[in-house]
Parts: sequence; structure tokens; C-alpha cells
Amino acid sequence: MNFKDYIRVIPDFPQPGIRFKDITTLLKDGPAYRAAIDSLKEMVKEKEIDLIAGPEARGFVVGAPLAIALGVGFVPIRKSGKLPGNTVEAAYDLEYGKDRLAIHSDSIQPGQKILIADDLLATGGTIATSIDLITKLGGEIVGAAFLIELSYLSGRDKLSGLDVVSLVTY
Ligand SMILES: O=P(O)(O)OC[C@H]1O[C@H](OP(=O)(O)OP(=O)(O)O)[C@H](O)[C@@H]1O
Ligand SMILES: Nc1ncnc2[nH]cnc12
Repeated sequence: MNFKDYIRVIPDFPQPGIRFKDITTLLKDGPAYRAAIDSLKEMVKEKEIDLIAGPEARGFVVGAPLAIALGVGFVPIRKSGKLPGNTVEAAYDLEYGKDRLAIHSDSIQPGQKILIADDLLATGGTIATSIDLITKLGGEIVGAAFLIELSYLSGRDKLSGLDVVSLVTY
């Protein structure tokens, strides 16, 4: 399946100059959504994975179904102020702004093997920050899986040494 056919590119959103990769057009197509999750599963299934972690919000629509497909649990990484328990937090930069991410302090036990999942790798700021948070809790990152990679923003360079898989590249 050519997943690019299901992803809509919207120019100048949320700011002039950004070409926004809109996955809502893929998500609303049941067979395409399922095929995307199945394809990511095929790419990571040989890894030893205890948990999948995914950043809010679009990381949830990739990470949670991938966790179910692999038969492992899912840990949400949220924007600051949303998680009710004790958290560890970190600030980060995005292609179009700044934000702050948080994870529950007791969500990962030291030594657990974590795959990070998100819809899109752009500058790599979100994933690098997610890795920092997971590492602070003692988790071992075994890779990162994305629907989309924006190679022109070189996010992979920020993740050197990490096994990164993606379904489509722009
Ligand atoms: O590689 P980066 O430059 O960090 O950019 C990628 C991140 O940006 C988007 O999330 P966003 O923060 O816009 O939040 P959303 O998922 O809630 O829309 C996207 O879903 C990734 O998580
Ligand atoms: N160009 C882009 N399209 C969709 N989501 C993004 N997150 C960061 N950059 C993005």
C-alpha cells in the first residue's frame, strides 16, 4: 500500500512555510489505518519490547494500536499539566514552537525495554525529549517507530545510534 496516497499535505499550517502532513485522512480509512499499524508491527516485531511509549496526541493513535498489536502495554507521554500522578518533565523545541512533556514517574520500571511510537519525526525534538524522560526512569530504549519521517529536518541525526523505522519519507 502506498501510504502517501492517504496522507494530506496542507501548506502554511500552523504557520506560513510549514507543509503540514495531515494523517486524519489515513486514520479515517479503516483498511489503510490497519495496514499502517500492521506494517509498523512487521518492522519491529523481532525486538524485545516490554512497553510502547507515545507522545500526546498523535503518538497515541499510532502507539496504542501498535501496543495492542504487539500484545504489550502503552505508556502515554503528555503535555505538561495533564497527568494526575507524580511526573518527570522536560521542555523542548518543535518545528513550529516550544512545549513541555511529562511522564508518570512510576510508569516504567528500571530495565524495561521501551519502543517509542509517534506519527511523525520532524526535528526529532519530541522524541529526543521522550528518550530523556524514559531514560531518567531507567527505561532502555530499543527503537522508535513513525508513520512519517521528514528527512529534510534531519531528526534522525538527533537520534544517532537509535534504530528508527518509518513508513513514508518526505
Ligand atoms: O520531531 P519534532 O520536531 O519534535 O516534531 C514531531 C512532533 O510534532 C507533532 O506533535 P505536536 O507537538 O504538534 O502535537 P500533537 O500530536 O498534539 O498535534 C508530531 O505529532 C510529533 O509528535
Ligand atoms: N510538518 C509537519 N506536519 C505534521 N506534523 C508535524 N509536526 C512537526 N512538523 C510537522
